[in-house]
This record gives sequence, structure tokens and C-alpha cells, in this order.
Amino acid sequence: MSDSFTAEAVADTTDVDTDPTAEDVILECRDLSVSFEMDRGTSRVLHDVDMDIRRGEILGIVGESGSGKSMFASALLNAVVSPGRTEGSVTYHPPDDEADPVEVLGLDKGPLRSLRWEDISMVFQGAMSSFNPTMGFREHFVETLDAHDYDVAAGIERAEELLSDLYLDPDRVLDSYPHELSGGMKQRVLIALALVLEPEVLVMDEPTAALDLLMQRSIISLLSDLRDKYDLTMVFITHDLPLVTKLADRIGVLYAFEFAEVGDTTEMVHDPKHPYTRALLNATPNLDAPLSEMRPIEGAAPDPVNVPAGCPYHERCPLATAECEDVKPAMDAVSATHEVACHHWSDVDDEIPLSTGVQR
Ligand SMILES: Nc1ncnc2c1ncn2[C@@H]1O[C@H](COP(=O)(O)OP(=O)(O)OP(=O)(O)O)[C@@H](O)[C@H]1O
Repeated sequence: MSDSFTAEAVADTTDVDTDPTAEDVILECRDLSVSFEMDRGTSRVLHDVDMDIRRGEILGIVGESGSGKSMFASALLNAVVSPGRTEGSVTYHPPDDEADPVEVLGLDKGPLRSLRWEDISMVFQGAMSSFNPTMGFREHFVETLDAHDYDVAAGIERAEELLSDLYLDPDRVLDSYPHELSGGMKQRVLIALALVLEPEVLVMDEPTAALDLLMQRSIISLLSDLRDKYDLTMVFITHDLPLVTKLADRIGVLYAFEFAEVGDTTEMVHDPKHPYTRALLNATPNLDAPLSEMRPIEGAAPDPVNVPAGCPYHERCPLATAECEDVKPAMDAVSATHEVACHHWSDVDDEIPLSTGVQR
């Protein structure tokens, strides 16, 4: 099937007019940790993470491969696979003021299954291949609606609207099989499927990683429109910092299984304070940047069984001192909307200038 999705959808989505307030938190994580017992010791793949996700915001989560991004996403939905152990708390605050907060990590199987589709939905990494090749897309939608006792006719109407919102022809898509659609189209069907039960939160783990650049930009733009139309909260996980700056209101940078820096996107892009965030931006290939300014990040990400003492980044950091080797930096407020875990953040402007070609 041909895809009529046009460059029309590739708009600049940085002008976001929502203003989620700090008080209106929809998902609250406290001391959220994930660990695995291995022969060589305990592997801490998410470590005491605190994060407030605000109602209506798009939160971008970035970090290198193996930094704990997928673990954070799975922990949010209490979906860490066995034998992984999830500790701490994730509290979901439903939109209805009268409704009690939900402790996600304490839910039994049934309520957890409902919460996962009806309140907090997720598009997992690589999920495109999870479509059953012998089933048409209509059946996929019907199966999901049925399993959650939703009215199928009303649900299919919503699916049709979502598919249109995603620049797909609903009738043709619903009557197609997975092999008949391109990767970009299947990814959009997955997003529609994740939203068909009207969740409040959509968590996406590398949803555009397998797509070409134009399709990535296009989907980013559509996600922003969907957020506005359906009042969604989104968590968008990626290794691609420049990509997420086009979409997110706020960005959290994960390093070694915890947040190194969190802030409003504008501050994170124009004035990041963690040496690692600066390194990530300076390592981004950009056609406009002189090659001499490109700086790969030296060294390797820490082993989760053996995270260094003190600041976990100190072995790779050009600003590291003895203090960094011994004392773990706490989150420090750079501004009311920006915090960083670094002993030397006030020196980074002089010591680690941003490349002039950084895509901002
Ligand atoms: N089942 C498992 N058992 C033990 N360790 C695991 C398991 N799954 C993942 N890990 C480890 O957890 C750490 C964090 O992995 P995670 O998948 O969250 O990284 P990520 O940032 O999402 O990386 P990527 O971008 O490559 O997907 C990695 O060191 C990984 O090897």
C-alpha cells in the first residue's frame, strides 16, 4: 500500500502552548530501582530514580545504549521481566480528583493489565514485529477492545479517527495485513492501537529508531498534534537527543541508571550544565558543524554490576576532581525548571563549550 503521508506533517513542533504546572503530577516515581541478581553480583540497572511526570507534558528521556532507558519505561508500568526486581514506588494520579491515587508497583495482575492499556499505554521497542502476521489490523483492534470489555463499534470508530489523525486511510489500513504496510505506517498503527482504549499516558521506547529521518520527523510532529488533541501525557525514550528536542517540553538525561540532568527543553539545549549532556550534544553529527568541533564521548558507559563510586561519570569527565571520585553529587537546582547532579556545573560554560553547530 502506498503511503500518502506528506511533508505537511513535518512541522516545527517546538512551539508548544501547553503549560503543565509542577503541581499537577500524573506519575510520581520515588526511589525507583531495578536490579538483577547475577553470578558476578547485583546488577543495578535503574538506581533510586525520583521523577515527577506532569499531566499533559511530553517528557523526553535520553541516554546512551545501556543507560537504563528501557528499564525506566518498564518500571513505570510495573513491566520489568522476571527475574528483575523493581523497588521504590510509582504512583499514578488519575484525572478525576475524587479517584484515589494508584500504587502501580502494588497492583495485582488483573488491575495491572487494565491500567497498562486504559491509563498508561506503552509502545515498546521493537513492538512493530509483535503484530500477528496472520491477522488483519481490524482483528488486532477488535481483540484489544474485546479483551478490555470495550464497546467494539465505538472502539473501531475511535481507531478510525486515530488512524486519520496519523495520516493513514482507516478503511484500507484496517483491511490490511502487517506485511502490506511499510515500517512507518505500521509504527503509526501501533500508536493508534496504544491509544484506542483512551489512556492518559503514552510511554514510547525508541518508537522511531527503525525509521528513516523524514519519517522520524513526521511522526514526532504527529505525536505533538495527538498530545494536544487528546490531552495526553507522553514519555518519549530515545538515544537521539536532537530528535527529542523537537518534541519534548522537558528532557531527562539518564547516565549510569539514574538522571544526571533534568530540565526544560530550551535550557537543556541552549544551556545544559552536566558535562555528559554537553558531551552528548557535541557528539551529535551535524552537517553545519565544522568537523574539528565534533567530539566523540571518550570511554565506555559503566557496568551495572560495578558503577563507580562518587559521580558515576567521573572516569569520563574532563572536569573530574578528587571530590567527584568520592562524593556522589546530589541534584542541584540550576533554575526553577532545571536541575543537575554535578559538583562542577557552574564551570562547564568555560570548560566545555558547546559546539557552534549543535542543532538547536
Ligand atoms: N534481563 C536482563 N537481565 C540482566 N540485565 C539486563 C536485562 N535486561 C537488560 N539488562 C541490563 O540493564 C541495563 C539497562 O538496559 P536498558 O535496556 O534499560 O538500556 P537502554 O538505555 O534502554 O539501552 P538501549 O538504548 O540499547 O535499548 C543494561 O546494562 C542491560 O544489559
